[in-house]
Amino acid sequence: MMDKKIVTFGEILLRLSKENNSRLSQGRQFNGDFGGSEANVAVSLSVLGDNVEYVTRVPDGPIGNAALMHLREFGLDTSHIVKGGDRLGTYYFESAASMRNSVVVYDRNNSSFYSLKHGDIDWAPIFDDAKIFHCSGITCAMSKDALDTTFDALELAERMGVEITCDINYRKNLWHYPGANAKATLHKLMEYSSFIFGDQNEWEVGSSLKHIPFEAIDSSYKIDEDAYIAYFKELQKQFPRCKRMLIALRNQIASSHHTLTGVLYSDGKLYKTKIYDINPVVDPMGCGDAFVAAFIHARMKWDDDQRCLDFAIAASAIKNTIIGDQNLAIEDEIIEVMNH
Ligand SMILES: O=C(O)C(=O)C[C@H](O)[C@H](O)CO
Repeated sequence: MMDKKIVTFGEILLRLSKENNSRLSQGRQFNGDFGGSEANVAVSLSVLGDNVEYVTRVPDGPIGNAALMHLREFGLDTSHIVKGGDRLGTYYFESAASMRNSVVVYDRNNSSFYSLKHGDIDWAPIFDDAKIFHCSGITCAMSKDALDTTFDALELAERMGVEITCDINYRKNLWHYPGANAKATLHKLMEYSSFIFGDQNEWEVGSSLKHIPFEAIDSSYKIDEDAYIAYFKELQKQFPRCKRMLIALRNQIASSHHTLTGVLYSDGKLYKTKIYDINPVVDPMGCGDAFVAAFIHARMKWDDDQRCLDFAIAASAIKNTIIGDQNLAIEDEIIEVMNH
């Protein structure tokens, strides 16, 4: 029998980028990859061997079918994906080089997901055999209907005993619909969740507590454990139902030289792991999603928070070496890096 499934919900995006650090204005050919945070988490979980269903809305036509074929290639259950609307959400990505930062240009107005209507998705059959529902702040930022659809799902998941995990995933360039309130919404999303993931800045947006700087220039850096314990104790007051709070810590020393680690707070205990010194970073897009997926996967396998954090950060570190938004690292490969 299949293991109980993990469900993720969000907008799958077509990512268009140029090759070899070329600017968006250079060359004639675009590379097309698929991204979208929740799709990235779903693909990564499936690569790790989990039973995953991905829910979204795509156009009814060749481009929507291409997205579905991509998801199915990775073994995802796509049976409740809704078809309709005009176009697939897209983003343009220019990678960072030397002193030049990366560029993300969203082109997702009037996408099929953008025009999803509250009520389009019937969550009850989706959650029937589900164990975990994973969602993210990006979905709540898209439209009022996407927000309402997410909160319908959260309420039902809670009633049906499906565990909720979330990635705060604050994207300042979204949140355009009338009445959009990122801070209040993200806080509410976090209140539902038993695992909360985010980077330092996202935790600050969701909690209004100033983040602790992470300034590692190599692996020898020591994080201030007392400061994190005090920080997490304050967070726990705001999110009393949360069982595991995770902060991904990244310092960009140069565009292709990053240090990366993460901290976890669970049952009043702080866990830390090694600091990866990644040079060169090939493609950092989606390394947060790799972290989320690997931690969820690990928690279902091992009742050992330290091992789960070690595994999740190793997975996220490997993602930095893989082109595209999705982590294609398998479990054995991650374990090898984590034990190195
Ligand atoms: O930024 C977004 O909305 C995306 O979902 C695109 C990327 O895949 C995502 O940011 C990676 O985490």
